[in-house]
Amino acid sequence: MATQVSVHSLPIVALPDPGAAPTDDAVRQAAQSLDTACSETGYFELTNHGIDLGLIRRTLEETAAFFRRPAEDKARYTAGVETQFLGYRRLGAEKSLFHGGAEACEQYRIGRSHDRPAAATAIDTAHFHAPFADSSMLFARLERLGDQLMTLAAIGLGNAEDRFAPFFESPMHRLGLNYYAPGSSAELGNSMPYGMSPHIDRAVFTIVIQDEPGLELLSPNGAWQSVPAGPDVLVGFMGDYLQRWTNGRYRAVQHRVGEIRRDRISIQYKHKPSYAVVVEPLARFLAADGAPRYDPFDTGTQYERLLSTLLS
Ligand SMILES: O=C(O)CCC(=O)C(=O)O
Ligand SMILES: [Fe+2]
Repeated sequence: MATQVSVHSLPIVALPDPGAAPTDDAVRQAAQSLDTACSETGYFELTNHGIDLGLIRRTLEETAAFFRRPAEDKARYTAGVETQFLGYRRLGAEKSLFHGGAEACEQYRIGRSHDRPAAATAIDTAHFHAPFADSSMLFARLERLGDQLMTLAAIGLGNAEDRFAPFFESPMHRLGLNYYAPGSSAELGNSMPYGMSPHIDRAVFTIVIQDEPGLELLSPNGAWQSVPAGPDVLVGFMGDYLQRWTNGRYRAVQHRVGEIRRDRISIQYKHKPSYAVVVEPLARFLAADGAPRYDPFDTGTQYERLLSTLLS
């Protein structure tokens, strides 16, 4: 198993100003650097994103305040299949497929609900978003940034800029807010000290902001790379779905959170298609023999089944 952790600078994707025409140099350069990063490493740092640092700081504070609440209060927001997995996941709620223990953090998810099949119980998203006013504003900004990245990805892949739009008519983007405390892994009796064990996200891509270091990305040469921390650092990496659509041209990035020595909060924005989109290699990325390297994956019931087995 690769254990070495090193800090390098990440490939930079400098975003063009919003409203720039697709023919602008800044757009073509951003599309090009995104394409190179996604095919070579799968990860990058985003600059010139225009997101207010104060909003990120307030989100981190709001998140810390929520996790400081008493357990019985947090339990009012418990996430499960009946909440479409929005809300709170207590310490130990998420199993690890990697070591058989549980992920050593508390988590919260905000996002839209879906109504297919006609939900037996309507989800009160206002209830789940109420403790997270600033986070919800940041979420809206990250959704716009995610859309911008999707457009750049389509251009970088040589497609029309709206190539992916049909998959995002009613997107199920998620904002994840995680809290890690020293000693949680031992408290859970885990056999490995990870804050979160290695995995690939079921998302198109993920953008992470962390107040303390901890996130580690698996580089193509098999070394784990830790990434810079701070409210001003936005790290992006590929998830399963863009790897699947591009039949492996883009590299989904395994990532993990190392052993926690100081309280740590992470914000993860996961860019996701609509409910029940079947993600499968697109015809133009198939090899000459037409063989897909990945099976289709359904972001509806198949994804829900997966989450149900992970959350106890
Ligand atoms: O906390 C982090 O930095 C990463 C968390 C993560 O990988 C996830 O929630 O999928
Ligand atoms: Fe992840």
